[in-house]
Amino acid sequence: MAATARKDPLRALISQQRSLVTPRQWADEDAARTRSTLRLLCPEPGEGRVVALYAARPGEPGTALLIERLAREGWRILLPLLKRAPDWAWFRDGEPLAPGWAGIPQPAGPGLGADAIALAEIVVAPCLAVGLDGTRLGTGGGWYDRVLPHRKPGAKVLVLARDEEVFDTVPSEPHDIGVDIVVTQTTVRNLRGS
Ligand SMILES: Nc1nc2c(c(=O)[nH]1)N(C=O)[C@@H](CNc1ccc(C(=O)N[C@@H](CCC(=O)O)C(=O)O)cc1)CN2
Ligand SMILES: Nc1ncnc2c1ncn2[C@@H]1O[C@H](COP(=O)(O)OP(=O)(O)OP(=O)(O)O)[C@@H](O)[C@H]1O
Repeated sequence: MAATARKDPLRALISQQRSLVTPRQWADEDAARTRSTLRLLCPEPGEGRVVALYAARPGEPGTALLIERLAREGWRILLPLLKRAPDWAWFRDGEPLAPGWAGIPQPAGPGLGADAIALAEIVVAPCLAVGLDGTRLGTGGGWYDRVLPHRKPGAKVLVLARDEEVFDTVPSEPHDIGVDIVVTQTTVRNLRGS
């Protein structure tokens, strides 16, 4: 079966698994992933450094705590702005994110353009599943496939996932962009020799 046809059943399986995770379990796992990600990103002060994150909605590996802690460490945080074309806006501390399209929390803007991702030294992307060979299965809009080519040369792509969502490989197509680091609730893995 073609990779594109194999993606949807895996998306459905992971969504089903995620729907069974209790709020308590999400909170524990999110705290663990946040700790590991902060350890990776914050050996030095973050002042002025830029990270592109996603604003998680309920039922995805959470980022609220990570956003709060990185902002406190002085990082500047880019978040997706969901408009007709992919866009980014700065997270502004103290300014609440408002649920937008598909319930995804969004910053108020202004939009900085799709290529603002080039300001980031690391991109934390959402995924439904990830392969240890660097393959990534997203929600299916192709949003990150469109923006990741604009990232700074050498900028790492990190995904937050649940242990159950890590496989040897996941179905991928030529446009899919590889992952460098996988953070789950129990492990941090550097892939692709990075
Ligand atoms: N929190 C978060 N932000 C993100 C993503 C994401 O997966 N999660 N994206 C990752 O690329 C981009 C947005 N792409 C998305 C693509 C599809 C759906 C989605 O849930 N689609 C539903 C239909 C929703 C509706 O029409 O209201 C679906 O396919 O069932 C969500 C986000 C950028 N920001
Ligand atoms: N660079 C691109 N430009 C235009 N369309 C693209 C690009 N990359 C992917 N697409 C299209 O987007 C659709 C979804 O792709 P795919 O299934 O790989 O999404 P995904 O990686 O799971 O989602 P996301 O990147 O949003 O997390 C496909 O129809 C694909 O052809």
